[in-house]
Amino acid sequence: MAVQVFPTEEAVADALAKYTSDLSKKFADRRGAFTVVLSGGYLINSIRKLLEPPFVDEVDWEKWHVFWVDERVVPKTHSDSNYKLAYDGFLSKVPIPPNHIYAINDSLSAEGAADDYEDCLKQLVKSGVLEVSPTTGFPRFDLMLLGMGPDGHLASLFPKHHLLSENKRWVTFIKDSPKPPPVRITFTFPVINASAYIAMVVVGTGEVDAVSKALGSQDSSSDLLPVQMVTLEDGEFTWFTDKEATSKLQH
Ligand SMILES: O=C1O[C@H](COP(=O)(O)O)[C@@H](O)[C@H](O)[C@H]1O
Repeated sequence: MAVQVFPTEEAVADALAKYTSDLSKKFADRRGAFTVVLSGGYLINSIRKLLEPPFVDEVDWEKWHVFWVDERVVPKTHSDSNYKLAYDGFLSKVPIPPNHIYAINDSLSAEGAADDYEDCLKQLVKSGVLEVSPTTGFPRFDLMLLGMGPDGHLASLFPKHHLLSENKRWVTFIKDSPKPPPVRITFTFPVINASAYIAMVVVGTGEVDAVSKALGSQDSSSDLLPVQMVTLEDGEFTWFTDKEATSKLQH
């Protein structure tokens, strides 16, 4: 695990744009596709520099395939929708082919939407867009761009929730999310852990306690925050943080 601490949020956004652009080139050159997973929340603001030169002109947007690590089971037009957040703030401003943007089917129940999203991933494995982990058989995304909540949750995997131990499904659902809205679908840990690269982006003062616990303490396994339960099989996990977010850490 690597931890990068930048002086400001602006510097985090600059570094994240370069990191994402470099990985986009690497995967587009290597296999003609770049599979990118987004979260909701502040993350979408953190990737804003990709919309500016030089990145907006250098990135081969046609090669991007975009997914969500979690989604709220609401219409795509709803203000709680992670798709809407990403579309309004980012996706509508870059030429990613619309059929490479894999949004939840918002006409289904939570159970149906999770099944449907998992089926969609399985089709993409068959067609070669999505790779799979040779050791576990779970889908292996090229890059996950993730945020963390103040309670240490990532995706819709919340502290002490039974979904933390889901180890068969690729995509599952939750109906009692402690953070509203309660009904969501989410990738499971085996999918997150199969990733090639994860950028965990945490800036500002909202998550200082969780950052301090995640990066500064040596908890027993029963006390781990969800973010501490990420154990990549064969990948790189990098924290992109600023001074504010790490202000409670002893250096
Ligand atoms: O509910 C969610 O929260 C997390 C963290 O969001 P933030 O607002 O604290 O940045 C987000 O990563 C997840 O996708 C979202 O559904």
